[in-house]
Amino acid sequence: MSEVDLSGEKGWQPFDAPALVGSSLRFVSGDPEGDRFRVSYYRKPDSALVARIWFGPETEGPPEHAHGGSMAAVLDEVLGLAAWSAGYAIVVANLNINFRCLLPIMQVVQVDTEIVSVDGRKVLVRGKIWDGQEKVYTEADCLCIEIQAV
Ligand SMILES: CCCCC/C=C\C/C=C\C/C=C\C/C=C\CCCC(=O)SCCNC(=O)CCNC(=O)[C@H](O)C(C)(C)COP(=O)(O)OP(=O)(O)OC[C@H]1O[C@@H](n2cnc3c(N)ncnc32)[C@H](O)[C@@H]1OP(=O)(O)O
Repeated sequence: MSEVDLSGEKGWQPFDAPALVGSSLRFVSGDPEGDRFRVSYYRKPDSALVARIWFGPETEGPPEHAHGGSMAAVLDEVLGLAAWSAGYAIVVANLNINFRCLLPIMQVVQVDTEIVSVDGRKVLVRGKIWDGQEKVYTEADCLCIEIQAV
């Protein structure tokens, strides 16, 4: 597979978000040279977690477009890690996704995240997969619940 450019914007800091959880977290980010997903994580100047993600040929659902489950997996990981990056040790309890447009595979897209609220153990994270310009493919609200350290 040809080189994939996952570089970030000026002012973004590369950030190894999966390392917050540990080596178990491989489903989305565990095969950086593979044909499924390739991911790079960054923190924006306001510290929000952002990811650049390439959906490879193995994520195909509709011809030449990403399987909805592959987008759900990406949102589960990135929005969950947004909470971890903000200091909350969580699991995802509810992930509510709206698929807005078919997402072409074999291109790099962006996942933006925002911590919307924290209420006791409940951390609500909102995010979207988009082209980084204007086109939104998928939006999601992710309810995370803080767990005890294991
Ligand atoms: C540097 C060292 C790091 C070491 C790390 C070590 C370990 C890491 C461990 C785990 C890492 C996990 C994930 C990593 C992060 C991202 C990766 C991707 C994310 C995932 O892939 S992660 C897998 C999928 N995930 C699950 O497999 C969850 C299965 N599930 C459960 O494990 C329980 O279900 C749990 C814990 C969620 C809650 O159980 P619980 O008994 O602790 O708490 P309880 O039920 O009392 O809920 C408390 C309050 O949340 C409200 N609430 C709960 N669930 C709700 C729902 N669905 N909708 C609306 N409200 C809900 C209640 O209504 C109540 O609200 P209120 O307080 O207001 O009454």
